[in-house]
Amino acid sequence: MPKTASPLPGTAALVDPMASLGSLLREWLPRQRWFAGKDRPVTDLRLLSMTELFPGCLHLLVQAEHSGVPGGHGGVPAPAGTTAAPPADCYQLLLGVRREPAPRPHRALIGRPAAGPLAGFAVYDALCDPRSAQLLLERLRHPGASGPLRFEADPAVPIPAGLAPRVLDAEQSNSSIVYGDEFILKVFRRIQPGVNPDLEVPWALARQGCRRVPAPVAWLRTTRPEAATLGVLQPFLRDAADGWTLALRALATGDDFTAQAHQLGQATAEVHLALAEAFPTGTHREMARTAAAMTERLEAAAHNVPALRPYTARLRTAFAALAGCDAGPPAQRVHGDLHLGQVLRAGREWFVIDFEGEPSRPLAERRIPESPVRDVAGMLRSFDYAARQRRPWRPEWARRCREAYCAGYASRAGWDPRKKHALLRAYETDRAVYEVLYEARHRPDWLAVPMAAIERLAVRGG
Ligand SMILES: Nc1ncnc2c1ncn2[C@@H]1O[C@H](COP(=O)(O)OP(=O)(O)O)[C@@H](O)[C@H]1O
Ligand SMILES: O=P(O)(O)O[C@H]1O[C@H](CO)[C@@H](O[C@H]2O[C@H](CO)[C@@H](O)[C@H](O)[C@H]2O)[C@H](O)[C@H]1O
Repeated sequence: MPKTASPLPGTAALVDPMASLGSLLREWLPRQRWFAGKDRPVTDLRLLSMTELFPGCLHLLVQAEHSGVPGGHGGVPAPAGTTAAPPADCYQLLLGVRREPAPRPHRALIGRPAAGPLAGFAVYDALCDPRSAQLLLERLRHPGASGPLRFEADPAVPIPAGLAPRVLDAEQSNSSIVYGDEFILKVFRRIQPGVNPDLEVPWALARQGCRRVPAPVAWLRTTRPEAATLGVLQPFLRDAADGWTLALRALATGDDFTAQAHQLGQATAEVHLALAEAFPTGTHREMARTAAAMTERLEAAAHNVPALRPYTARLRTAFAALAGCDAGPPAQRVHGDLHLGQVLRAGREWFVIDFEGEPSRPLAERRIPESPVRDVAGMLRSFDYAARQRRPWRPEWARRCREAYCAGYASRAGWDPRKKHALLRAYETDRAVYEVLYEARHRPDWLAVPMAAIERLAVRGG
């Protein structure tokens, strides 16, 4: 193992690292995009586990506690029939610790503790540091254990040594590092117990022969304090552009996007067919439970975002209609957070990534079979989002893309989402409610985008 530039206190000396790091991290964590508890001050950070990954790099799982408010779900109560919320949110941190020089890029610096065993050291986000990122890949190339951490890999896929790392600086729910344009490592930030769907689903789909989803190549997990997935390495799709970028480009140039939208509908249906093969499908009983969960989500969101309140009574009717309507295709495993940013176009093909589902939902809930209409609705909402990025907004552009997407979907799935009006309305409403909460919490400047949909869905019903 390479040596660091300056001597560090070994982990044995870090009997109470939070004495050094507690106040720094309490300031730094809420500023990170992936931090889920932005609307609730962090009152305490509890160390759940600490492992020295290599000299100068500490792996931490910390629990963020918020005064008086139960944690988990980003403040949204768990819907009926799902696993109860964990007591607080757990985050994964990889911290670099060195005396001098300060790390580059400078934005990686978290601070210099004033007291405790790390007083005077520079503490930084190790994922932004190329050297630490390289060492992390080395650990994945050589499966094994470090304390409670397990590094595992698909033996069939060789990972070359020495791939140069580059951190993605996209606004993300997690943190990703690209290695030599060959692989991409997603390091989950908010950790929930169990196998992360972003490992579970692509792995199962790869076994199914589905080529629309990059297959996991290596992964990192922990065994303590509870078993959980911490990161996944997968092939990097070179020269790929995400659907959001492509849609905005088409809107700016006035190019037609319906052919791409049609193919995207086909790709979505292909992934759904593979998911229905790879995972158990459900009965319509789950649909009734879904309707109840949607109503609860609406109420929780309205509690948090006052702008929703004038619409709640009318929005509820969309969910009530779901319970009695034609349930449509069987409930099945779905993507759960499908939007234009989750699809990549490489060559002339669409690929689907990020099967984590909506980050604020508990993992157990994200695994429950649901109508595939959930994903269709997510993508339809995304065309609306894109069309609203320009002024004057382009409802006709969104309408044509939505039509083309549904037609493409129908051509592969064998059923047409446009003919499931009540289902589509309920799922679009649920998605817009989620987006209102998401934007209020993460990007208040964007709140008007889903609020416009809320108004449309409440007043015109679709
Ligand atoms: N296999 C891949 N090939 C190329 N780029 C990828 C790949 N997976 C992810 N990306 C890029 O990384 C970004 C973030 O990935 P994503 O899985 O959506 O992370 P998050 O959950 O943090 O939002 C994507 O928008 C995409 O630009
Ligand atoms: O970070 P994730 O990609 O897992 O998803 C979260 O962030 C998305 C924004 O980056 C958010 O998507 C919303 O904004 C998109 C435009 O930026 C738009 O295309 C989507 O339709 C809209 O839902 C997503 O909801 C959230 O889970």
